[in-house]
Amino acid sequence: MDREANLPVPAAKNIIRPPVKPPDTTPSSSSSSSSPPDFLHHVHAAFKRHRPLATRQSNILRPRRMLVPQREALTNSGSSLGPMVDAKKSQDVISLSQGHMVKDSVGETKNMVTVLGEIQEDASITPPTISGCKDDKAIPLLHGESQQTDGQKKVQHSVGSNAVSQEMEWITSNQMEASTVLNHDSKHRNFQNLESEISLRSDGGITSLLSKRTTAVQDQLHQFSRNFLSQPATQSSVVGSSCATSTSVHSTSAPMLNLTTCSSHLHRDSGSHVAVEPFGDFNMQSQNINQGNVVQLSNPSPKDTSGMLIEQKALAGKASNCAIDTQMEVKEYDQSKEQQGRVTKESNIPENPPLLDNSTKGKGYVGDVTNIQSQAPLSKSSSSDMKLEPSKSEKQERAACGKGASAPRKRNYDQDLFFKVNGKLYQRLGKIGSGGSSEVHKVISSDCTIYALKKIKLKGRDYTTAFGFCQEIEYLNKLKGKNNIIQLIDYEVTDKALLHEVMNGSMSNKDGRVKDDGYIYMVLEYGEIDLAHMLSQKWNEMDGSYQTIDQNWLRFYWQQILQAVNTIHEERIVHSDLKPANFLLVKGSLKLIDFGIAKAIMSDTTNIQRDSQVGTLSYMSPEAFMCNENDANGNTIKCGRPSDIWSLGCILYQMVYGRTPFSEYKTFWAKFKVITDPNHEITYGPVSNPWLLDLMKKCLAWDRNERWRIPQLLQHPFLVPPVPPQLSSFKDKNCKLLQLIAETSSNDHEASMLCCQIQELLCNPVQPVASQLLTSREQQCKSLSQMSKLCFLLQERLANSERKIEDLGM
Ligand SMILES: Nc1ncnc2c1ncn2[C@@H]1O[C@H](COP(=O)(O)OP(=O)(O)OP(=O)(O)O)[C@@H](O)[C@H]1O
Repeated sequence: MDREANLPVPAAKNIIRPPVKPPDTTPSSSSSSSSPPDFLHHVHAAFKRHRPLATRQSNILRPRRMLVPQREALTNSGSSLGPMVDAKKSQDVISLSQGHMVKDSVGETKNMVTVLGEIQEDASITPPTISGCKDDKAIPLLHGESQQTDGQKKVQHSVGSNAVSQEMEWITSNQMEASTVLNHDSKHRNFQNLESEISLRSDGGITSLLSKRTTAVQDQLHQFSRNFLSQPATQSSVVGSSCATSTSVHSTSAPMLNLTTCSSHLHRDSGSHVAVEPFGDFNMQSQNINQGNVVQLSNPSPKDTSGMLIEQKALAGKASNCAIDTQMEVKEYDQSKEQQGRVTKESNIPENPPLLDNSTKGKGYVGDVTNIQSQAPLSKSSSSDMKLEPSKSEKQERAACGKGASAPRKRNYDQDLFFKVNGKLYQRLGKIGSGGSSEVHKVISSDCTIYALKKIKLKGRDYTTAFGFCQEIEYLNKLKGKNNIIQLIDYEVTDKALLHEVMNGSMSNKDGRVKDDGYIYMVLEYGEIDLAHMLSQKWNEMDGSYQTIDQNWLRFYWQQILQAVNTIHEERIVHSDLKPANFLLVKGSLKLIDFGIAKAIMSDTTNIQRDSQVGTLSYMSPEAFMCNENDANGNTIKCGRPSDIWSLGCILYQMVYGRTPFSEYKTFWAKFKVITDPNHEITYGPVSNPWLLDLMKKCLAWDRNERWRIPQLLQHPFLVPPVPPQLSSFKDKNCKLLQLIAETSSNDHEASMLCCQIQELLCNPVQPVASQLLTSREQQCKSLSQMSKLCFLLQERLANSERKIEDLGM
């Protein structure tokens, strides 16, 4: 990320969505003339991070299901993924080939992407029938009818079979889910079609409805679930000239929202999360796929769908905190069962679902992880059968994960598509950005939550820097639960020794460099847009007009900025790199990110010393430039909280004027010179509210001791306009006196005018002095002399009129 960039280039406003596939579309066979790179291009476009300007993105997933016939996806990629622009809904859209697997003929699908699915914008889900479905209108197992709105929406799901068709009402949260990620692996020249999951959320309301379900329906559901779990939720085919890889996403963990997950879940407020898993039998006939949108199982009988045991339980009543109604847990994988086309995993929902404590997390709880299995290379014949069989090594890895062993990682997932953090897989959705030291990616977890994953490469860095990176984890851990700080969900430092040192506050190898190929992974709450983009958007909106920034907008976000920084200052942390890009909007609130160069205030002194100059030039305080040097009195210049206040002043200035205070000074040295010059006067343009001007000055005082602290700033008249009751009654009395005088001299126009002017000065002292502040003594004296002049004039006027009356002998 360019640290100098103050106002980023506006992001594209359009959200690319997969198209709604009309039900009567007849896809053709799997062969296609469309070139994969074109298709990839569109798919990538669909996953690009949107930093919408006109719309807010959401990390919320909406129910969505797609089954795109291969050819259509290939030939009409533009329409399948590209042009579905929806500026109103700014959620991250992930198209989903929801777990439908088609037996691909390798010969036919070489180097081609198999994209399955139909897209239904209305989120209706049309899984294969559980039993006895004869026609191609497979009875929907779960049918959601919903036009997604921002809020929660009711979706009706009908659990269908010939015998029983019951409707369950689910409240979908404002989450959509579905993803198709296509990755072009240039090395293997393969294309992978990746599925995603569908998640429908339910809230407490579901419980009552669920309870109405008949046992028969539950059985049906069990069978469906078992069947789903016996197969990968999604399977992607990578068929290259030299090898074929089948990647499947077992979404077995998608429903794994247990209480702990929930309690640590950042979106717990959005309701419970019922993953509607893909269809039971992937053994679909491709012709069915090709002939319509409706997915139909070739063997839709319950027998075939029997298998893995999974239980859903309505838990809404119990899980009051997280309102998760349905949970599924997948336990062990049994290969022998799978070979029989049976259940390979057992899923049991205990009365009290298992809690994922930290230790479990650290050990990589297998069941909670989207299970990606790849087979490569595969022979042509074998690749036609996309069923996955866990390899020995996978089992070993699982065992290792289960034991928390620190055995070398065996990768059974595509690193281009997934990140693994503490055994949990996160599917890449796109790169958000790269900072000075890191890459940040948008990812989706197995429970269908969008996160940001920050990856920091340690190799080659000096230990001091690496130590600093690890400290960010420490700070974020310290700031857990603070709702104006971005939340750290999980992390992994592959260099355990380094982490250990950081956690123990020691560092033995200070001068060395990290040799090993180590990384830091941080799974973070996902921010939709940063303040820099918001400002850019705001200024674009006002483009050309002479409007000034809306002061209520300013107050709203300025207060949130102050509160966020106050939180860390209270924790004795100085951020040192405050800038608009480091405030992210999460569900309407600004949250602070990037503690990469933050420092803790160790002692009771309020300042900290830094090893090096830090910060982003345009927002750096004078003392940050001169850190560790000696001031005029010979004292070492230190950076503390006031340094952050200066940066806040620069942010406020930018919010008001659309540029930073020293933006006209382009080079480092020019900036350095002017910022470190105590006599340099910052220029402030006119503002309608003088308190705003005062506020900026309070933050941008050159002398750090003169800068206000956050508690004071939170009480500044700009945020809290002062109306002291005594003053108002005082004003009232004086105004009454003047009013009386004005009334008695109503025939004297000049006297009345003087009364008005005095009254104006008393009641509204700011306006008459033309937006100059009354805070300086000089200004106050001027105003008073103006007042006394007016009073004198009035007195004279009244005296004259008195004399005139006397002269007339009245
Ligand atoms: N939780 C998040 N959600 C969304 N975007 C994020 C998140 N964390 C970071 N980003 C984005 O990723 C980019 C880099 O992140 P970050 O600032 O943390 O990295 P960095 O290496 O510390 O960068 P720098 O030091 O240059 O500020 C930024 O554009 C930021 O907006």
